Amino acid sequence: MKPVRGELVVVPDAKAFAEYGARLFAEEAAAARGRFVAGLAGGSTPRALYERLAAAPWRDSIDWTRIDLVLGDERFVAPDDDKSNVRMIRDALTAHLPAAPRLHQVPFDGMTVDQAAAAYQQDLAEVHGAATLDPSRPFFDLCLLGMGDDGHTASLLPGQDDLLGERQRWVIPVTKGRPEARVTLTYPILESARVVVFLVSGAGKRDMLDRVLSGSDRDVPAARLRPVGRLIWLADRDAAGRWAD
Ligand SMILES: O=C1O[C@H](COP(=O)(O)O)[C@@H](O)[C@H](O)[C@H]1O
Repeated sequence: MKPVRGELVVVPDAKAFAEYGARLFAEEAAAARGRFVAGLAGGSTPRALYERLAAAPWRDSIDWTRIDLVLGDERFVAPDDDKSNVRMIRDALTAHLPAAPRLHQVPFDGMTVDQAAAAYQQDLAEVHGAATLDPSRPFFDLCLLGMGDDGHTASLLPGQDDLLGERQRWVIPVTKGRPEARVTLTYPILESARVVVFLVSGAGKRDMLDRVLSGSDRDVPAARLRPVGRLIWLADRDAAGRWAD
């Protein structure tokens, strides 16, 4: 079966999932000339992939000094908090690399969530060398995104139409719908990508992935993303369900 949009890659299990994702990242980075801007998902799904990327051979095949790592969203908590996405990324990936990439994270200390979102947007405009997006020169070379059981991606949450409809700002605060405030990238910048890979793993995501791949629920935040480049759904068998056949 083919998804309504994008390409579907189904791998047998969690180990193959991490291996496929790490290889894809390493190959895309090696193919790029000059800087390579990668978006990173938070949450639990990508952790094993990041750990795999931080180990041989992938770790050593990448010139990390050419890489900008950009978090797709963050919980507005201290960077050493258990809930922090950047903490997970440091623990799983960047702490183990032979050279430091530029890791762009949402500032926290002494800021309101609105100020943090604005400051992060300014940082990303500097990464891009421009404050506007041009489809012929995408922001991301590769953007890894997760999908929650409820279909959210980054911190674009279902039912929050004012945030889901944001087309001007690249970064916005999210102050409803979760116990802690969040900061998230918006559709325009997430869609400005040569390659977007949704990482979907585990039986808990099966129903939502089925709705997205079959096009039966176009209001799901993950289903609304329209990248300018390739769109890949990477799923393990547990998540893929009937799509694995
Ligand atoms: O809250 C978040 O959830 C999504 C999905 O996370 P997962 O734990 O179900 O993999 C994640 O992509 C996002 O970065 C995170 O902040």
